[in-house]
Amino acid sequence: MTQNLPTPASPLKIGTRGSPLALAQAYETRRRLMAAFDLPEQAFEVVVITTSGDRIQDRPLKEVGGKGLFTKEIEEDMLSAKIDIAVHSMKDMPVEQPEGLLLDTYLPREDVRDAFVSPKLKRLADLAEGATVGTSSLRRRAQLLNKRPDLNIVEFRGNVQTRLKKLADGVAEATFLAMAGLNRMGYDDVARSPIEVGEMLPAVAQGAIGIERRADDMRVADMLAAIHDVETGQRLAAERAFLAALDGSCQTPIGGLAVLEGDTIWLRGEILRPDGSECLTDEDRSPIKDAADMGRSVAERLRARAGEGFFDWT
Ligand SMILES: NCc1[nH]cc(CCC(=O)O)c1CC(=O)O
Repeated sequence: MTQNLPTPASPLKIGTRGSPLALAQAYETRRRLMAAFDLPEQAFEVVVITTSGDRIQDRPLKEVGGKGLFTKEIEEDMLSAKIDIAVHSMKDMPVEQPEGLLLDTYLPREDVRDAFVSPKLKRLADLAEGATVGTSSLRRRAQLLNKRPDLNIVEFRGNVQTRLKKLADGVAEATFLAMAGLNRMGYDDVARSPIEVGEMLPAVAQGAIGIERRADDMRVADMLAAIHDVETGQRLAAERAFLAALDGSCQTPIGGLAVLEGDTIWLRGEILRPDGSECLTDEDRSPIKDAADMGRSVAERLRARAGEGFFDWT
């Protein structure tokens, strides 16, 4: 094992997108590997990969369509061994990976909550009737319209920096961002207030970083085992099984959050009509080992209540 560790002459190649958040997550992964194996920074090489999702900036992603817009190029480079591991935000990852790749290493989860971000206002309730809010997330959009049908919601694409710039330019009065991303980038001075999960259920896997690898790379498997967070894995097992049983993409307004309570795991799932006119929730609790089965049954119950066409645009 020890003689197989990466060295400055033969570094472990970490693939990532180039956004500031993606880079912060790649550096966090590197930092944890350095600490676990007492390695110098030079034993790692961070390789920035531009994906089609990064390239297409002028259209809403739901119009572009296609699978794995932000992952295809990264996964191809891993399969051809240009990189050894890839670091991802788990909430952006499809529930299934291409043949030959595994995504089963997770770092300890950050704050799962969404934040209300506004230069002037403190809370959601401070938004005046008909106020303009920016978001590109179908889930946040539907959740907001469900509570506040009066709000004017405008498309807010791009990375966190782009969205904060639009906000500063007055394109909208407020936006919503994951606390995890703000924390990981050290954006402590951005005016934001966390929204409790009972008020806005986060996306499945929000706040979790996942590390992907080639299934046959045993050297990397051994290394990643040292930094894997078991509890995050158990929570994501429930949440991602729930998502997979409903819809593996991120094209539907779905929220889901699992929490460990002693030796049991609790899950709440939520689905919304895209226009926010209806929101259905369900929850359950099970032994931790049955997390995925529970996720699937919560999804099945919601699907039965929703009926045909629930996710269609009206
Ligand atoms: N879809 C973009 C995305 N993917 C992951 C995060 C934040 C970090 C996380 O939730 O793990 C963000 C930005 C945001 O929602 O504010």
